[in-house]
Parts: sequence; C-alpha cells; structure tokens
Amino acid sequence: MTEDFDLNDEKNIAAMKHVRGLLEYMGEDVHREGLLETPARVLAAMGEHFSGYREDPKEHLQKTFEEVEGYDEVVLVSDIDVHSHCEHHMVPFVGKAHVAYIPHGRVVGLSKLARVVDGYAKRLQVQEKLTMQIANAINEVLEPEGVAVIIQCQHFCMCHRGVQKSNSWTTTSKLTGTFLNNPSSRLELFQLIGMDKSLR
Ligand SMILES: Nc1nc2c(ncn2[C@@H]2O[C@H](COP(=O)(O)OP(=O)(O)OP(=O)(O)O)[C@@H](O)[C@H]2O)c(=O)[nH]1
Ligand SMILES: [Zn+2]
Repeated sequence: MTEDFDLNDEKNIAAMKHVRGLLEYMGEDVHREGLLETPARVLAAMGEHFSGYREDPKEHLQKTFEEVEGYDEVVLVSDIDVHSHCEHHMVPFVGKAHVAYIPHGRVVGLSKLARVVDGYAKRLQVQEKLTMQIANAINEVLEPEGVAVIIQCQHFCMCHRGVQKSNSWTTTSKLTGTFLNNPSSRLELFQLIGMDKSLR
C-alpha cells in the first residue's frame, strides 16, 4: 500500500508533517530509524480505513438482476464484518452487520449489500448513523417492500480506554416498510438471523 503512496505529492507532504507533529506530541523521536517511514504508512493506512470518502455507496446498488425479479421474499446477508472508526475518538469500532430486504422488483448482487456496508463504514462514524445510512441507501435505490439493518459492534473507545468495559456490545437497528409494520415479517427476520447462527 505504501508503494502507491506518493511521497512528492504536496498534500501528502503536508499531512506527513502533521503525523510527525503527533508523534512528537506523544513524546517520540521522529528521527529514530523505526519511525522514519511511519508517517507515510499512517497516511496510507488512513487511505484504506477511510476509503468511503472516495465513493458513493449507492452506486453499488445500480446493477440489478432482472431474472430474479419475481422473488419477493426476504433476502438476508448476515454477519457482514464491520470495520469502522468512531468520530468522537477516531478509534475503531468493529463487529457485524445483518442486512435484509424484501424486493419489490429490483434484486441486487449479494456482495453489493456488503459493499454498501463498507462504503459507509470506512468513514468517521457513529453506529446509529451508519445503520441509518445503509438502510436509507437500499430503500432509496431499490425501493423494496422493506429493509432491515441490524449492527452489533464493540467500540474500542469504550473497551480500551475511558469507561473500560471490554465485554460490552452495542446493537442498533433500522427497520422500514414491511419489517417495521408487520410483526410476522419482523419475527421471520429475527428467526432467519438466529437460524443462520445455529447452522454454524
Ligand atoms: N451514540 C453513540 N455514541 C458513541 C459512539 N461511539 C462513541 N460514542 C460515545 O461518544 C461519547 C463521547 O463522550 P464525551 O463525554 O464527549 O467524550 P469522553 O470524555 O471521551 O467520554 P468517555 O468515553 O465517557 O470517556 C462517549 O460516551 C462514547 O461512548 C456511537 O457510535 N454512538
Ligand atoms: Zn469513540
């Protein structure tokens, strides 16, 4: 990844200076050998962690499959890895997303649901906003009968600093349409998520 990092780019030169400033703030010697390439590595890593700023996740949902257009039951992709960073402390929060929708005509490739999760997760986030953005994107582009996004994460700002509750998990959900209005659809969704887990 650092190979793609342009050491001569003016924006990169300025940003590396800021990283060196932070290292000095921490009490480090920025001239010691082990840290010489660190500013470039940090920025290259940030490019990966925050790649979401360089995309519109809704674009992943544009390609739909006409052949499966008659399918009008639940499509659930569960246990999608979530790697994000909290906007309050800029430390990771990690966990899983379960994304479901009931098509109303438009059906997308399954991987695209995971790409939408990544597109919004790879930004500075709060879990509630992440949950809503994923659901809203699917709702807006696919106009399905219902969308459900359930996210469960551990926040490093809560586990490894501050209140130090290393076993706590945060669950957020956004349900729309049928999942929101029809208790039996909601029950089916929760059973499917539970069934998915019991299969492993
Ligand atoms: N609602 C919400 N809160 C979050 C999320 N990630 C981190 N936080 C919280 O953001 C809050 C920031 O609180 P502040 O009091 O401003 O900052 P702080 O002094 O560092 O807080 P502590 O973490 O309690 O030490 C904390 O309570 C975090 O737990 C998130 O995704 N959603
Ligand atoms: Zn935080």
